[in-house]
Amino acid sequence: MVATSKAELLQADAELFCHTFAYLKSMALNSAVKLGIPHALHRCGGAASLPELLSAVPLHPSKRPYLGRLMKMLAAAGIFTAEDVPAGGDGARTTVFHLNAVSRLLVDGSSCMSPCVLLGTTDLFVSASLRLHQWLLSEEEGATTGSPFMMAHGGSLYGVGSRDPEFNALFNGAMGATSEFVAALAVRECSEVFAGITSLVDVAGGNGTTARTIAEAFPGVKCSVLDLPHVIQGISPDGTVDVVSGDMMEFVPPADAVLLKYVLHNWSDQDCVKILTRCRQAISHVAKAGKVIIIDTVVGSPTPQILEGQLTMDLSMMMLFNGKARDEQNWHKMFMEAGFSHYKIHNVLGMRSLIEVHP
Ligand SMILES: C[S@@+](CC[C@H](N)C(=O)[O-])C[C@H]1O[C@@H](n2cnc3c(N)ncnc32)[C@H](O)[C@@H]1O
Ligand SMILES: COc1cc(-c2oc3cc(O)cc(O)c3c(=O)c2O)cc(OC)c1OC
Repeated sequence: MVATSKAELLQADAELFCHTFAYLKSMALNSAVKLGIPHALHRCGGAASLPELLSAVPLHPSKRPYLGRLMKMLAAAGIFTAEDVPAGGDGARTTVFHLNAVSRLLVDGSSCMSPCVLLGTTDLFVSASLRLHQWLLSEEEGATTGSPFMMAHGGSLYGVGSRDPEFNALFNGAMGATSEFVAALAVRECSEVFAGITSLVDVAGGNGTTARTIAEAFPGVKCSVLDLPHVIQGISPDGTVDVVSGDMMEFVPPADAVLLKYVLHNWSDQDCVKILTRCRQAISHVAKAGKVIIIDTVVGSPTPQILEGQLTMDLSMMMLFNGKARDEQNWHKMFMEAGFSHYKIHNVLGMRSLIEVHP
């Protein structure tokens, strides 16, 4: 047995304490977004002392003494940056809180990820995560026990979305927010992937944000979105993209290219092969010139932070859908089973990758 020094033991104790209460970090972030703290800092020019911040966020007067503690914890977690500065000439000091690279993502700009934070920390997801052990102990897999989410809520996430307009809006808004961020990156970093395409269908394309970004970046590409009726109903037509209401398991409209962004990680390997086969049929009229474009996780990135992000995505897919984030070997096997001949992975989107798949 390896001996643990006193210093290591105390370090481990502090680490375990932080892991145990890590959900408080998520909930403090949730509160900061709901209170509008990132936007308040932005309005103050990107940084504010506590008194300045207190005059910019709507706390109950009796709760003003608590804000500093929330901000210090979020700064320790790396979500804001705390700077200790002199306050007057008497040696007194005060803390100034700054937006940093992480919290700038929560402020409106070209994209704002605050809706993702609110979705990820919603009570429907948190209560589902508390069922993880129960799901792992259970043998049965059916309509109500297929994932921890199903166990907690008696139906699939998309079933709940079709019955609960508030959750539907939260989910589609958050997916739209990641789309603004990811689609803008994809068209910038992988523009060659879209060259020569005249039509593209975004399968399970949510509220159409990605398709609109592609249509605006490549006006020669006629873009359409396929999704379930309750999602398509929420799209206001603006003439940029066509919308199609339907079930991708049954039919995918023909196009030169089919996009599957953050779709396959919701599904089992068997369902993915079925979806990919439908997509291959949809591009078959252009023979070898057609392609399927996938934006999804390819687990196995070089940095520890990105790998942790990918593995967190994997666990969240297990919790929500009994889905998974796949490594290259998993992807390769599914592509071959769905009748494709080759593929190319572009690792230029951080936690995600863009994969071109060819018949
Ligand atoms: C994780 S979201 C991704 C949405 C979008 N591609 C994006 O990246 O923002 C998965 C989408 O699959 C859609 N979906 C689920 N089952 C579907 C089906 N059978 N046919 C079509 N769309 C489906 C959902 O409504 C949802 O919009
Ligand atoms: C919460 O459920 C999902 C979240 C995401 C998702 O969430 C993010 C949250 C962030 O704070 C920053 C991010 O960059 C992201 C994402 O990139 C991101 O994708 C995605 C999901 O499925 C695609 C979620 O599950 C439904």
